[in-house]
Amino acid sequence: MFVPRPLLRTVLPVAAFLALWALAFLLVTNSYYRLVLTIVPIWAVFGLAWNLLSGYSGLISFGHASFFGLGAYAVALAFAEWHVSPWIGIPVAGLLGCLAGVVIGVPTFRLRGHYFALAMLAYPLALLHVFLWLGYQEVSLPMRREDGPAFMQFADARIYGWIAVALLGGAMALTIAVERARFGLSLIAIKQNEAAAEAAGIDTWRTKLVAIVMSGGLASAIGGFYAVILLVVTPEAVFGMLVSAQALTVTMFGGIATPWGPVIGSVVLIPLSEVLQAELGATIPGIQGFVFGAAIIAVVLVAPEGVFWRVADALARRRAPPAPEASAVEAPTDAAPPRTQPAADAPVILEVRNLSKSFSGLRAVQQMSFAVRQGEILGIIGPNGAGKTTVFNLLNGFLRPDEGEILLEGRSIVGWRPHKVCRAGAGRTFQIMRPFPRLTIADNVMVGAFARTRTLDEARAVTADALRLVGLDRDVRQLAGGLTNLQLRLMEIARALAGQPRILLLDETLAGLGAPEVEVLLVVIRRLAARGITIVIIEHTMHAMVRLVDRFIVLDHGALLSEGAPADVMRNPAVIEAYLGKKWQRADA
Ligand SMILES: Nc1ncnc2c1ncn2[C@@H]1O[C@H](COP(=O)(O)OP(=O)(O)OP(=O)(O)O)[C@@H](O)[C@H]1O
Repeated sequence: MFVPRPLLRTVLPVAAFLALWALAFLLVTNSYYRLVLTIVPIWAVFGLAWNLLSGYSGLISFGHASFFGLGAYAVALAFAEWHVSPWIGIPVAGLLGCLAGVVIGVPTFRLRGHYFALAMLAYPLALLHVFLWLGYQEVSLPMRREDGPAFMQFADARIYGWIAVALLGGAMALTIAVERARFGLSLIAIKQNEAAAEAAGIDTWRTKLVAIVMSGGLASAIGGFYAVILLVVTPEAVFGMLVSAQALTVTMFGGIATPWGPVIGSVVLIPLSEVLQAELGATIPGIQGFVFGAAIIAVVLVAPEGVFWRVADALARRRAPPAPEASAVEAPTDAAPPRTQPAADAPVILEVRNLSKSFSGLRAVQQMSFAVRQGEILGIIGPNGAGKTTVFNLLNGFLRPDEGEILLEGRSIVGWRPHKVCRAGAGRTFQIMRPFPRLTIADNVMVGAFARTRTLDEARAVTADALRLVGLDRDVRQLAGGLTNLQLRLMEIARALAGQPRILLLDETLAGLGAPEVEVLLVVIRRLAARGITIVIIEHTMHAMVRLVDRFIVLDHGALLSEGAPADVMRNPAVIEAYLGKKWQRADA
């Protein structure tokens, strides 16, 4: 279960590393090497800023130089034009970076994958030309000899190094705090499967916005400090391609989605590229770009997730006992508690009126109306392409209907985003399973628990209950990537359950399972119904469905063909013709 490592075990190595780095300034006397020692933490902080957005949420940014450059220019211009000390300028630059996060994030989050990455690339390129056009080809920070320390100017160069180390400590602490909070787990869930995260109740848009705001703020603040070190700011030095590449490379080399990644990457790559630049820069121009290019190729080939994870995985393999073999059927097969069919006058929990949805001329759902009563198990059946999954996508907010009403407990939910529908009490599973493969079973389920819980402890309790209910409470630490089909189906149900739904939409939950596994799932579904959860299930496995559901609705070509008790629907000639086929009629006779 999402139990962060003990705080002391996380913080002690960080504190030890920072102390050693700070100590190095006492031992190194060469001013050039001192400068390199100062620059390493600066790029590490910039990498940590990139990591907060791209490492944890998976939204790869090729344009973090926009934040860095804005911070650098904010500090330099405030100092040069209005005599504002960097002590004030750097926090203000941080705030400016947060604002830039909103301005950049709001339009750019409409794009996904490569399109997002490329759109991010456009911002620093545009800003570079804006600053050139404004005439800020070169902004120098004035020297203040009389009151230097008040303006972050020190005769003792080691002080810059110690400030850089302090900033690195702050950035690592921020990253650790994010990792240990539900916010961090939400970001990782988004990275692994954004649709599943949204359906599990996470407001993915808001979560990503908070991430880019934090990331932008940190990148701008460290850009501001970089200006203090450089003393001269030029557009190419702070908005250039190499700057964005640097954040990305140090993190990808060191390890994404860990506070140590950007630190490892900077400690290895920055001194290497600086020394090569100093020694060979005159004969081989652009040697720094070569070092970063080579680092990226090495990472892709040897350790796609970075050095940290390569070492961590190797150590974990050594230490961990062999993983238990996943058995075919390990969930409970004991009988579900008896349940009585809901009364005919039980309150309606979900009502659909005249629902329609077309995809460029194809009428996937047409004028559909039906209601589900509290405590009912409703089966939705129909031939392939009849519109069953589209109905679910309309119900949980993945699609917006062209016309019609959807009422959940009397409230219209048309136009609501999936996380809101989930929080309102409608959980869902998917036809194609959408686990978060690098999370454990427990963490997969815990993500669902965030929808309606306030504290981590509460979320843990709800998660444990959901896992018990589906019978997965023994396997909680297994990674979802290596589960059997049955375990995956159960885990998906548990994740939906952790959102404490009053109605659960199950999309082909029995698909691809053998007869014994189907029996396990039937027990689990009946158990949920006995708990008072209303179930709507899409399924083709008719022999199981007739034993499970109270009522069927049958869809054909996007329209409602028939509706009623299983025995009646099975005998309906129109249903036999459109879906069941003559074979079923003979078997039934
Ligand atoms: N996003 C989409 N864009 C275009 N067409 C779509 C989209 N989603 C579904 N369709 C089409 O709408 C129709 C209904 O699809 P849907 O997936 O709802 O059927 P289904 O009854 O769930 O089928 P199955 O039993 O095979 O899962 C199909 O013809 C499908 O190709």
